[in-house]
Amino acid sequence: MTIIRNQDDFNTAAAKAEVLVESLPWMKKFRDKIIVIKFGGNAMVDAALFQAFAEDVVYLRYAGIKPVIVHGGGPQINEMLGRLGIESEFQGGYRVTTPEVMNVVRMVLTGVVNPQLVDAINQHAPLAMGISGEDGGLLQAAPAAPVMVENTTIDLGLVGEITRVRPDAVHHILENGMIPVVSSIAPNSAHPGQSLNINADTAAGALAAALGAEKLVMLTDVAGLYAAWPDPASLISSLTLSELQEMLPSLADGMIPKMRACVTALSAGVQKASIVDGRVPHSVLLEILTNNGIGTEIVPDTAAAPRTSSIAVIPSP
Ligand SMILES: Nc1ncnc2c1ncn2[C@@H]1O[C@H](COP(=O)(O)OP(=O)(O)O)[C@@H](O)[C@H]1O
Ligand SMILES: CC(=O)N[C@@H](CCC(=O)OP(=O)(O)O)C(=O)O
Repeated sequence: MTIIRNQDDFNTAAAKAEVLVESLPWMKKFRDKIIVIKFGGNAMVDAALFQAFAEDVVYLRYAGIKPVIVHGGGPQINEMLGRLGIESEFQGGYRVTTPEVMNVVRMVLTGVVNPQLVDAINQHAPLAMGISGEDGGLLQAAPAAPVMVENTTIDLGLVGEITRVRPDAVHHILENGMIPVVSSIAPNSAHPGQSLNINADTAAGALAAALGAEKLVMLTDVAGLYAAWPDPASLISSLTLSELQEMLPSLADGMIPKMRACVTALSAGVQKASIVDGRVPHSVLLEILTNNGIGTEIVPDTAAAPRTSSIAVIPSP
């Protein structure tokens, strides 16, 4: 049987080929490079977006890139706390974490969200390996400093700031051709047996810095960083590390840990951080493998900016 194709079929085929060819230089640029991707926002609670994210990650891996996933889970933690009748609040972008809340955060991030994401990726190929910041000494933390909100000092309880990263476990997973999927819990180095709640953006920034990642991509539930949030006309497409550092004191809510994480990563030499709209299906592929990318990009001030980091990277024992 012979099927005669019409002009529309040829036009569609040409458009598809154009997209594939557009990805070529980006595949070359990022081949064998580590890209840390923070999975969060709407993409975590919408089943179709969740699946699309898993497809993107597998695609990147087959394109020869080394994705490292750090996931959030704020909405899932909220839901579980609600079901258990436990109150919790956010201050300055961080969840005030009592010991009771900490148990739920750890249970939900490491016990529920992490295996769900591993499973979504592994439905395509058995590539994902779940790991907590507590595994293999990956993360170490100290209690975070109190935050100032409207001139009031607020103690965050069991929230941690990362003090040290031992990236061996992640490197081992990558060396085996697999995809590390990291949950953001860390042991308190000053208090053995106690775990700390690390904002997932903070964990992603510290990991990108310690791994010497080429790029940090942060999915969220807005189109990017707005200069005058929530004015839609103030969406920023590109800004430098210094410009971001100047903006930091004016930021609010969840953008505070996100942008601090970008500063951590870029200060340590990561060449680009991108904030992308996780409501857009396949936003990760669009950001990494197309010419224009999407969302807000943060770039170093100059190509030769000095590298600084307050987080120690621990070599193999
Ligand atoms: N300048 C800003 N630009 C964009 N979003 C902002 C800004 N300031 C505050 N926000 C808020 O930050 C939120 C993103 O942070 P968060 O909810 O923690 O995201 P995620 O769950 O993706 O980690 C946005 O939904 C928005 O409400
Ligand atoms: C200290 C702190 O705020 N921890 C976060 C950890 C999860 C997270 O960061 O999730 P998202 O990325 O989905 O917001 C929390 O308890 O919600």
